[in-house]
Amino acid sequence: MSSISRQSTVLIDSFNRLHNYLRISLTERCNLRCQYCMPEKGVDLSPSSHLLSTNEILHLIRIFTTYGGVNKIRLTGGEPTIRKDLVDIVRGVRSYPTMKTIGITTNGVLLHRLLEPLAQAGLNSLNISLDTLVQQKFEFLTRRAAFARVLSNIRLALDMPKSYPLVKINCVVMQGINTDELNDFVELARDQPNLAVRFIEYMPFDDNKWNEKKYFPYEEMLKIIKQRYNLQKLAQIDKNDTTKWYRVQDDSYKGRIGFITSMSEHFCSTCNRIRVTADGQLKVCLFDNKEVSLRDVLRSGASDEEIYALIQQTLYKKDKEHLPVDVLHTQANRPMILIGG
Ligand SMILES: Nc1nc2c(ncn2[C@@H]2O[C@H](COP(=O)(O)OP(=O)(O)OP(=O)(O)O)[C@@H](O)[C@H]2O)c(=O)[nH]1
Ligand SMILES: C[S@@+](CC[C@H](N)C(=O)[O-])C[C@H]1O[C@@H](n2cnc3c(N)ncnc32)[C@H](O)[C@@H]1O
Ligand code: SF4
Ligand code: SF4
Repeated sequence: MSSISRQSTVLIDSFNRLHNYLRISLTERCNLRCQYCMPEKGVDLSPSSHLLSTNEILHLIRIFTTYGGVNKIRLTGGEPTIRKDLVDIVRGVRSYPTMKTIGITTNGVLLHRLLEPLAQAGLNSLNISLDTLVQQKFEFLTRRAAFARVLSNIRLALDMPKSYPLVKINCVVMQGINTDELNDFVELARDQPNLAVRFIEYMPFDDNKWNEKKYFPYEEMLKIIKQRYNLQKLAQIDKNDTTKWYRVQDDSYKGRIGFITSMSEHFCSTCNRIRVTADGQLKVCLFDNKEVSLRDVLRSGASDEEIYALIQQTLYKKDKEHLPVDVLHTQANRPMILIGG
């Protein structure tokens, strides 16, 4: 601990990884029920008094930003667009001159009402989750009927390239569910220079039906896609990117594709991410179930300096990397919906 200075204006862990990217979950609720994220019956929700208020969220953001040098914030959930103060929170984040990226990760269902106000408030990164291009499969996977709406909202977002220069589609790939659609997803970005499709390895969390038979690794995805397309691996643009990027070598292909290989080739050595859950728990790693309540210290009247010192101390205990997948799926963690991705 002695190596951490209370005055430090960057968040560094014991492996010298700089943490400038904060992911905040705004809600435990969602208007979909994705099988890989939550059980059908839903999850036990925290009482509303345990959830962070708008002011508390903005207060924590101020501490992370002004003391810790955070310059990228992603708002997630649950489904962040169901939170009524989403636009106000984005505007609050944008008020920091040092803030570079403000993003949301969303299922897209409510975006038609929000794309314009969010852009005006300063949102500049939009990731939309979509795991299938087949309506019935969407309804099976999400247990809700919203397929047409999500597709039309993706189109609306793509028509706003000035506000959203690169829309990313997040597609969780599961053996026997959507492995037959990989090339259809590649085609989705053919005419769209501002669209990137990212294929995500299925990760195990509590109550999410993960098993080895459904897990479909990156190399297997590549094999399928390479049967149809010539792919060129792109140099990493951002050293902390979670994604391995490729372009399709075909002059008519405008978009790009990527792979988030959390399980088969993790990217923990360049991790710059720290998380706060909707109930105010600091989570230094997606797969670490040890948590510290920032909500409780905030409500105890602690000073910003004290809260920042607690964040530094907790981050310093972050592990080097997550456990191997065969161990990970036996460990207790929150369901993904209560973490936020
Ligand atoms: N293992 C691991 N997976 C992550 C991490 N951050 C994001 N992911 C996963 O990557 C997928 C996409 O996450 P997003 O919410 O779109 O965030 P992102 O990949 O950081 O987005 P960009 O800022 O656009 O790069 C989700 O399945 C996340 O759970 C991480 O730190 N570790
Ligand atoms: C938990 S969701 C929250 C934000 C929003 N509701 C959405 O779906 O985009 C964040 C991201 O985590 C991804 N995700 C959820 N469960 C996952 C799992 N088991 N493995 C990999 N990614 C997962 C989702 O596909 C989504 O892209
Ligand atoms: S992945 Fe997103 S949309 Fe699907 S249930 Fe989880 S929080 Fe909701
Ligand atoms: S698993 Fe943990 S350490 Fe690895 S990249 Fe994700 S959050 Fe970072």
